[in-house]
Amino acid sequence: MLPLTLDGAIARVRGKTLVGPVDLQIGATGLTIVMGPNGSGKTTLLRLMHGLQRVSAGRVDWAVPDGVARGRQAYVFQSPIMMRRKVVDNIAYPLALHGVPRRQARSTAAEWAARFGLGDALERPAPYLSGGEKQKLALARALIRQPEILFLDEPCANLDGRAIREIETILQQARADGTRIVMATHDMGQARRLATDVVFMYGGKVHETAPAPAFFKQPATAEARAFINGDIVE
Ligand SMILES: Nc1ncnc2c1ncn2[C@@H]1O[C@H](COP(=O)(O)OP(=O)(O)OP(=O)(O)O)[C@@H](O)[C@H]1O
Repeated sequence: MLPLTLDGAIARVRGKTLVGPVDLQIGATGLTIVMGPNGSGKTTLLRLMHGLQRVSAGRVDWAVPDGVARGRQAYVFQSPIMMRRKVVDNIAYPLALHGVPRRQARSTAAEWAARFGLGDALERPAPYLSGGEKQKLALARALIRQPEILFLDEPCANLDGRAIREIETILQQARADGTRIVMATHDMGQARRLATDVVFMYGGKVHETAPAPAFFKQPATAEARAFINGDIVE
């Protein structure tokens, strides 16, 4: 289904342009980190790519028909949405939705939970999990159908170091298993650890794109340089 191609893509809400026009291609492999100051449009860009935000002008095209692409991608929100049910049922939900019989869905969900360190929490009500556990649940639920591409919006915001490390390990493993990852993060250290390439957003536009080593070593724009240095970028 890749590359994903954005061609003059604009997201407008009530006449106000939030993002765009954006020309961008997400190639078949790698882990793309979307960075940029608050309000620069990272979330809106991810939502545009995943189809949660309507394209007001221009195009967002997969290499396969939209209907096919829709079933092969997943999205993890900053604050994951939990159903008021057991952990195992939350993780099994995408399988149940696609017609997998309940017993089989629950047994596959239990395997994924164990892999993500939630093996002891299967029968607990999901809303009572810690922040890190909730995010791992969200990742298991997103990955259980082995999507070709996974979008994540600040999945480690407000988590402690241990949870961040666990989640980064899960993401590296997903990538090794063939899932393309596109993720927004504020965490510069995390971006350096994970990114193969960077999309730097500024003022609702893609201001700079580069392979990660080049971006961190020698950003092309003053805004990206300031951002990397930890200066305030307005
Ligand atoms: N539904 C909406 N209606 C109006 N304005 C919106 C809407 N969603 C986002 N915005 C505005 O669009 C701009 C881009 O927001 P977006 O959330 O995409 O940025 P961001 O880079 O993800 O920010 P943050 O890092 O703070 O999450 C912001 O100015 C925001 O206030």
